[in-house]
Amino acid sequence: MVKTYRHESLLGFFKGMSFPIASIAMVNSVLFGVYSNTLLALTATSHRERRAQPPSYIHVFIAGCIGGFVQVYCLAPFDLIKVRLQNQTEPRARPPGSPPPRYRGPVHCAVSIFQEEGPRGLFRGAWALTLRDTPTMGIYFVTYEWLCRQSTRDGQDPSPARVLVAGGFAGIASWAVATPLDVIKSRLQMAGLKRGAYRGVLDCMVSSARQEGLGVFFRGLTINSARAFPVNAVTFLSYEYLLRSWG
Ligand SMILES: CN(C)C(=N)NCCC[C@H](N)C(=O)O
Repeated sequence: MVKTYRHESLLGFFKGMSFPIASIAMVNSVLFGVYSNTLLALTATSHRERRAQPPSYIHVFIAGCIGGFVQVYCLAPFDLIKVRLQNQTEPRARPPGSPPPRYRGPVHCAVSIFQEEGPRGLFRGAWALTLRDTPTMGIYFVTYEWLCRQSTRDGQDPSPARVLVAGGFAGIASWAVATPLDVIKSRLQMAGLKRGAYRGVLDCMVSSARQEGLGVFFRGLTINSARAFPVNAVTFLSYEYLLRSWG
């Protein structure tokens, strides 16, 4: 934090934010929409009846995995642009005559990737993202359901405070599982800039572990978990509230 502030001022913390904001609504509605509808298809119980007749954890897991798999293809280009912009450090005052930043903003970044790396370039790292998000989303929804059921009497809706706590811990559990593949995904996304850096997911895993040790797979876990609690608490509270008011 201190380094980012010194080097890039407060603005450094908000780098690459416009694209995640534009994409988060779409990505989350695909995720929660696919999850709810898959659960509906698997269990034939509507959301209203779901507390009285709770779905099995295996059904929750399968629906979460399918939701995670489908949302990857909406998330991939936005996530790539976020990673590229976040990794581009810009000093507070650029010395005169120094070259301009490679990407001038998210749209310029998207157009440059398209031109330099082709349309498939926009999906760089999508395979690692699929491996990261498919099982992770299953674990995410199972953790949430389990915590809600543990803390609420059978057949009753969890209170808003319980939804917040269960959502927050579901976020942390999912990041604990996802962080190793998150590290690999980000490295592959950046690797588009230096061609031929890695031959694929496995090669990236092996060479990262060889060069930096196994600790590399947990880089960013603390900060991701600190972020995940409030973000996912609010996400689940909104989801439950909207389903109850519209359902
Ligand atoms: C890759 N991971 C950890 C997950 N997909 N976890 C589920 C929570 C996602 C949520 N939008 C977040 O950003 O925390």
